[in-house]
Amino acid sequence: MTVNRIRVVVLGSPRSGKSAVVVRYLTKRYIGEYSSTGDFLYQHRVAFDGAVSEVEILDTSNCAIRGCLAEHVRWGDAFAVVYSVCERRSFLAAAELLSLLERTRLPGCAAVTLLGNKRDLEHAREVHAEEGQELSLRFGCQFYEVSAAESCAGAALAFHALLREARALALLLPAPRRKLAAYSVSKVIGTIFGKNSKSVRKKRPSLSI
Ligand SMILES: Nc1nc2c(ncn2[C@@H]2O[C@H](COP(=O)(O)OP(=O)(O)OP(=O)(O)O)[C@@H](O)[C@H]2O)c(=O)[nH]1
Repeated sequence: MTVNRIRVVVLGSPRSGKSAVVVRYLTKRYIGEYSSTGDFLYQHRVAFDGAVSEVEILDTSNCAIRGCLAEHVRWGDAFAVVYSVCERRSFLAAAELLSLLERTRLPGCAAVTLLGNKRDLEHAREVHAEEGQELSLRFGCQFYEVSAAESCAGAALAFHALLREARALALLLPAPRRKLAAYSVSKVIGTIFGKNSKSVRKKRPSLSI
């Protein structure tokens, strides 16, 4: 069975729910508060369409401020750009990120999804679903509204679709990946769940779509 590797970078404004969405997808759990101290790299193995992919998901934190955005963009094969439907500023930031991806990656060479998170907070909504849809059409990317707090279905659907597109692109465009000379991210999934969560830290999540 073929095994390939897909690198996913999760970008978005602080507090938009990047970690919550990623953790929901990987563990089906929602724990409410997540560490914001740095980037987290998760690894898991996923089987779909008769092949297995080694997926690395980089949950970024404050990368615009830390100046590592360009590195992240070079590193990834696929991108999830997250905003909060309750915060227009995060939507505008998502539009900027999509524009950056378009400028720095060859069009059509990376799988991209736009995620409007916190859809459970309808009373506080500042961004309509139609606006997310329009933005995604403008940049030719996928779009989902999700709620990491409410269910795992949206996050799972969105990530599965992103991985499918990334795998399809890898088959179509087997261009050599540009490696980063000195790229370091910490594999610290354990710190999110605390010292007793060895099952998450030691066992790499694996699922079949
Ligand atoms: N109501 C609601 N709250 C959410 C949802 N997703 C995340 N949150 C909350 O929003 C806050 C920020 O979530 P994080 O996942 O830490 O956001 P982040 O984008 O990773 O934040 P940084 O690491 O600071 O960039 C936390 O208090 C979460 O509990 C959601 O879908 N609904």
